[in-house]
Amino acid sequence: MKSKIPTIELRDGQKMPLLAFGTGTAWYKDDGKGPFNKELKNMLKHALDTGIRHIDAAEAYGTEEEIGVAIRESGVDRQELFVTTKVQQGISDIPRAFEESLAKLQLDYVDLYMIHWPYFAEEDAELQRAWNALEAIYKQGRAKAIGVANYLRPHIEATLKTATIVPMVNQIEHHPYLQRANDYVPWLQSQGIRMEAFSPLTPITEAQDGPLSSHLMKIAAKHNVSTGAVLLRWQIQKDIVAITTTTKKERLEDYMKVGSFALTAEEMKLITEVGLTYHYRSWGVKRFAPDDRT
Ligand SMILES: NC(=O)c1ccc[n+]([C@@H]2O[C@H](COP(=O)([O-])OP(=O)(O)OC[C@H]3O[C@@H](n4cnc5c(N)ncnc54)[C@H](O)[C@@H]3O)[C@@H](O)[C@H]2O)c1
Ligand SMILES: OCCc1c[nH]c2ccccc12
Repeated sequence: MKSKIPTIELRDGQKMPLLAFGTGTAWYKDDGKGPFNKELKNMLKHALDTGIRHIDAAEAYGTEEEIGVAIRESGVDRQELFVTTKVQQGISDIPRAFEESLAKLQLDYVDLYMIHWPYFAEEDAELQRAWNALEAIYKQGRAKAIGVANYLRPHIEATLKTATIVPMVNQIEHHPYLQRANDYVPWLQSQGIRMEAFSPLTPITEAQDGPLSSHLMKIAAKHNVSTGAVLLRWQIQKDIVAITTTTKKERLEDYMKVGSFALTAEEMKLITEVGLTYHYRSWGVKRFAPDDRT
């Protein structure tokens, strides 16, 4: 039986699946350009077959065309899908970048459109102008939700000064070894901004020598799942979307188990507390962030 992935509601009631298949790391093309990747298209079709309904894309990854073909060939109903893409290279002409993304995706709307990165802006007015362009797309109904990625609190606060719509989602690196500055996650929640976690598996990939390793193995053995599934489930139980990826079909089936087990309150607390004793960041914005944990 296929496991069902839980969803959370965005501010306007739209349902967002709490597990997403990413097409950045492991798949992106240099400069967002390169030949059609049949392996990615086949993997996406397999992911859709396995029950994945949330796909994370970006103009910068150069993977939108493969996603479009995979969706079409899969036969999955568009309404069942949650497709995200992001603007980066096209930031100075967002309406045009958006049209190009939609054309590559072969879609007439996306579920979530995001600004990929705030560091294009030299002054607040540039963040505000970009957000204003996303609001226009949302108001036309061509993006069902709009959000940001890699934004720190000051970027959001600058955006909010002129916004008529508060960003619905912020996609940031988040895992037990990067739980962000103390007040950041509660502040996002207080604004009604949903969180998406990228690089959720860092404690078993780049930071596998950290203090959680033995705990994760014990918890995984108890639930008869992998340590990766435990880390994804930890996010989901915090109402945070876990964006992961793989090039291996068998891993995907394992990730899908997040829909069929639950961590106990003690296990959640243990992962959180042991995680807080160690710090690791995969995607350095160190040169921009005053504190590496922000
Ligand atoms: N917005 C951003 O700036 C940003 C940045 C990074 C990633 N992302 C998005 O998030 C997605 C996922 O990012 P990620 O790849 O960092 O996430 P992740 O932490 O889930 O890592 C996934 C990688 O871990 C590997 N893996 C899984 N289980 C493993 C195991 N047991 N041992 C060793 N390796 C294992 C997988 O094969 C895969 O390559 C990207 O594809 C992209 O869509 C966004
Ligand atoms: O989303 C991951 C960070 C990122 C921003 N721009 C990119 C281009 C290619 C690969 C990753 C990225």
